[in-house]
Amino acid sequence: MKKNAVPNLNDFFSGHLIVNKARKILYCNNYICDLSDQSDKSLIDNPLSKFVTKASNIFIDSYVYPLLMHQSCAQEIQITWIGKNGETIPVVVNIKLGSEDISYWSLYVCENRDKLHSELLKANEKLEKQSQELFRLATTDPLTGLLNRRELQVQAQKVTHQAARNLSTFALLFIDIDFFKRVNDTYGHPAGDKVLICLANILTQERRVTDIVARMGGEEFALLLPNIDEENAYKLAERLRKKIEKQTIDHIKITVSIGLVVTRKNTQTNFDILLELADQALYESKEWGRNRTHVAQL
Ligand SMILES: Nc1nc2c(ncn2[C@@H]2O[C@H](COP(=O)(O)OP(=O)(O)OP(=O)(O)O)[C@@H](O)[C@H]2O)c(=O)[nH]1
Repeated sequence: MKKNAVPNLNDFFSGHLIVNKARKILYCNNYICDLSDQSDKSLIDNPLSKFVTKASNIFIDSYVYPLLMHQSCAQEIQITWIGKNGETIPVVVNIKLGSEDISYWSLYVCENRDKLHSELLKANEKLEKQSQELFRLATTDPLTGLLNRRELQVQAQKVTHQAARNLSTFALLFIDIDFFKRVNDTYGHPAGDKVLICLANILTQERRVTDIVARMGGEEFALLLPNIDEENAYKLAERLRKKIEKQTIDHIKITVSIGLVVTRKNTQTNFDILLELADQALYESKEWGRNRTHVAQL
């Protein structure tokens, strides 16, 4: 460009506007004319409000102008321009306030940026859903929807730390259906599955919100009960056992054997040891005739 040559704003690949104090357009370049599909004569002397949407006008009144008055400029503001046949076009504007409240606007269409933005948001939502689904698959049992053995161990770490902090005790119950093989053999595997699902529902309904229910595998379930002593844990185990005994699931009656272990105050016990003790107590219940609760001694 020659020295002292005056740049032509029509050569710019962005829109330029000059707006007066009354918010009328004093000048606009070709980019703005093309965007509005109007000649500069139809734009000049007209209020800016005619060329942006109602929502953008509210935004300009309530946010953009107060900002301009406060700091003499407004940057990277998105508003919606009204284009050909009333189509709405998202644009980003940068505005500078000059003397006598004349403002200088430069703007560009950000449709592609908007599209990219919404595509990124969609991709992000999809990834979040996928990761939630992966987490669900990794932590729950597909048949009953209960937590699986691995997740019970993760939750047990939290319960153990809480108990140590609050100087409280917690209980672990192992619940195993008696002679479940017979159920499968007599009524078929799908009926057996239904029994497992119903038992999972009973355990979920009966628990307190802080209690954790898990399926350990096969016909074995576990309940982790924070903040409970041996007497109350035993009462709860027996209440559950009797409730299950009374239920009929599609003409099928079942009983369960329960192994119970309760931690001691001020003594932190490794969760693997509790699992072993609950398992041994369950074995004792089976040995002593099933349909009973046996408490392990820690
Ligand atoms: N329907 C169904 N059956 C299962 C599932 N997982 C394990 N089983 C069955 O559970 C039964 C467990 O049998 P056993 O370990 O012999 O125990 P039991 O018959 O309950 O006898 P005790 O526990 O000694 O009272 C087997 O027949 C397994 O096939 C499952 O997801 N669905």
